[in-house]
Amino acid sequence: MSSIKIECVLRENCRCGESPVWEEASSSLLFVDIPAKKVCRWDSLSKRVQQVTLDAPVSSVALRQGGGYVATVGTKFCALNWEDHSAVALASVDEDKRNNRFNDGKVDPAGRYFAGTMAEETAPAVLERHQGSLYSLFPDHHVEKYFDQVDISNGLDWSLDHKIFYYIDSLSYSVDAFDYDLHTGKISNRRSIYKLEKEEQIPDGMCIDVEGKLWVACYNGGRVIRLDPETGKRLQTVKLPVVKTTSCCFGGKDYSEMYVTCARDGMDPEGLLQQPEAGGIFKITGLGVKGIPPYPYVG
Ligand SMILES: O=C(O)[C@H](O)[C@@H](O)[C@H](O)[C@H](O)CO
Ligand SMILES: [Zn+2]
Repeated sequence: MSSIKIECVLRENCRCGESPVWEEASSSLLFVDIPAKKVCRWDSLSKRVQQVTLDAPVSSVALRQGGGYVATVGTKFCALNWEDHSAVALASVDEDKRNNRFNDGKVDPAGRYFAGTMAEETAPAVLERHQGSLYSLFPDHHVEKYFDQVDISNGLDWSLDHKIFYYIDSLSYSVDAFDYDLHTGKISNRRSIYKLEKEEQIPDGMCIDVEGKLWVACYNGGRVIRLDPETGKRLQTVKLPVVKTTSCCFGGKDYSEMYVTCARDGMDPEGLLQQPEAGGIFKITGLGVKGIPPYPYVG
């Protein structure tokens, strides 16, 4: 058995850290702090953090082919220039829903940027329900809408053969799967592959490993869980010293490390005293399984 080690590598005090993405070219971890409107880049070699502050909540970030990044900012898909800190809108969604914002997003294996929306929360997981939708930004910058009636659009990833799309609407307490057509970007045949147990709390961000198993960060559950999407069984639980774990990705050498983001918002003063690393970036080593590189947006 491998021995698992969990370490807070960056005490960033994120209000809501999210969307960890490994950038191999710079040995860095990108992530966002949604309500702080920040995109951060932590250099794992120098241990330094750079950040870009935007004018609206930024809920996800992704690599862009040819350099720079893309991010979901407010209800816009944006191109992000790290050098001059500018964000240029590529497309806008939910223009009739003034209280909405994007939430989690990720690029598919063909280079489309998928992201879903939600109503703004009045407190964590407290919001007007059924206001969100799932979208994707194609390489030519047109947007397709998949479905609406979403509560909190969250974790997403694709199977290793690109034939299944995995998706989490947090308040359904379910991890769902769809058949995926990589060629057209169409999804069909929604089904649940795992229902969270009570102590696992709220499913949030998610990533896949090289064995095709899913890792789901459990908000308020202080853990990541590893699921077998074929059997619907939970294979492993890894507990963290913070309760509001929001998302996870693989990174580091050969994608052998897992990085986990978490939140401080919604914690009371006592909780913050007990969990001073809340809002930091955690690194898990010794899992014995690797991840895959993130796909870049090709537009
Ligand atoms: O990070 C997200 O996905 C949401 O924006 C957060 O607000 C929380 O995770 C959510 O409250 C828990 O369901
Ligand atoms: Zn999330």
